[in-house]
Amino acid sequence: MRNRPYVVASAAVSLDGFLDDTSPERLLLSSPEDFERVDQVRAGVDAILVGANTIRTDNPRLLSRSGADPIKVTLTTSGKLEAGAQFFTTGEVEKLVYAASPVVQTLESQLRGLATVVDAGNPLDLHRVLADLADRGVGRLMVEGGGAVHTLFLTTDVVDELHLVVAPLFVGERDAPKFVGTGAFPQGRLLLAETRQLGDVVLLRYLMGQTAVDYRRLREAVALADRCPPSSTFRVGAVITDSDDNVLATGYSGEQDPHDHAEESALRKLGDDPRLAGATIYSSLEPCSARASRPLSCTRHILNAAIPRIVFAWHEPDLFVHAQGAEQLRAAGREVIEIPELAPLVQKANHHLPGV
Ligand SMILES: NC(=O)C1=CN([C@@H]2O[C@H](COP(=O)(O)OP(=O)(O)OC[C@H]3O[C@@H](n4cnc5c(N)ncnc54)[C@H](OP(=O)(O)O)[C@@H]3O)[C@@H](O)[C@H]2O)C=CC1
Ligand SMILES: Nc1c(N[C@@H]2O[C@H](COP(=O)(O)O)[C@@H](O)[C@H]2O)[nH]c(=O)[nH]c1=O
Repeated sequence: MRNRPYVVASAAVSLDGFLDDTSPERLLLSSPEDFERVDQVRAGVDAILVGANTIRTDNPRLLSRSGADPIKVTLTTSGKLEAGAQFFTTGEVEKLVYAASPVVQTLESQLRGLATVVDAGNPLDLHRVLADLADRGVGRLMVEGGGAVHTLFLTTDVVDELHLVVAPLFVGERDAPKFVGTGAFPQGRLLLAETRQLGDVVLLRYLMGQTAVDYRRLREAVALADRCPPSSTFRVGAVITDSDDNVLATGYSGEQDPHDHAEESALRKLGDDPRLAGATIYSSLEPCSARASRPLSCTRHILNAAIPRIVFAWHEPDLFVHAQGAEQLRAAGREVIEIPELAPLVQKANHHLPGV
């Protein structure tokens, strides 16, 4: 199980790929509608991170009007941070400064009462920073830049979602900060999950790494539910993959018998295959935790099969029983990932159920 937050990297860029111009004022690339969206994303995360240079150049507040303010986080190697910066002086939230070891002591005395300074190693180790944030309870982290920090996160391959907003203007200055510099970025094409026009800018929302793999496979599981024979219960699809994302088995509700659940059907095809020890099961619906027609729930089947990862889209609503599948799997130490943005598709496949 990974010991880091879910990372959303967010940036607004000009048509020629710049984050700002060289003038002292911050360049507003987002439209008012997009600033509103950014504010909502901020409200939905536990912490927001910018590089120390963004604090020095923009003096941002990093608060949210839409909800609770996230914890503020920054990274510094030089230790050049002013105690008077709005990063420290605004908002009642915790402020965390991850600093390279040599500057920790000095920063601690400069920022006493304003921020917690954390030793991030020498050189600063991003994995250490992310593990520490996870230990502090940060489940979702928004990274708002600037370019050096985006380059660091992307080349360390720790970004789950990239929100890139393209503004309809050119900057054209050689010394202006670019979205990213050079480096060993993750290879291959990202998964384009959404495009949205917001006033005169366009949001491109990409998924990356394991998050993209999970989204793709879960979409396949959701589509498998179309094969279910007509029924008065849930129509569900499931896909099981090995640790290299090869499909081991698929299943859907009612596949061989009207009482078959999707996960049960897929698992039956594998017996006690040793590859299950590194497998992921994708199910359009949360695995069931209680059954009337069979002795074992799908949660129990998954626990018995020792599958370590479970990814699903829609929490089972309390139509038939009080569902506790995700809870039980987590309590047993399994990694359970929910991708609720695919839930509407699952609900559509289950319109025949009362109240759905
Ligand atoms: N359009 C947009 O969406 C946004 C635009 N911006 C713009 O970006 C510009 C700032 O970007 P940029 O100059 O790239 O700076 P960053 O904000 O990315 O900060 C970089 C700083 O982070 C610290 N750091 C510590 N460790 C590392 C590491 N391993 N790799 C990289 N950085 C590390 C260093 O601080 P130190 O120097 O203290 O050691 C470094 O100078 C500003 O002009 C701002 O307006 C910023 C955010 C969003
Ligand atoms: N210019 C720019 C962004 N800049 C980001 O917003 C920060 C300012 O935050 P605050 O002071 O809280 O409003 C700034 O430091 C930088 O991280 N963001 C965007 O989505 N679009 C934009 O066009």
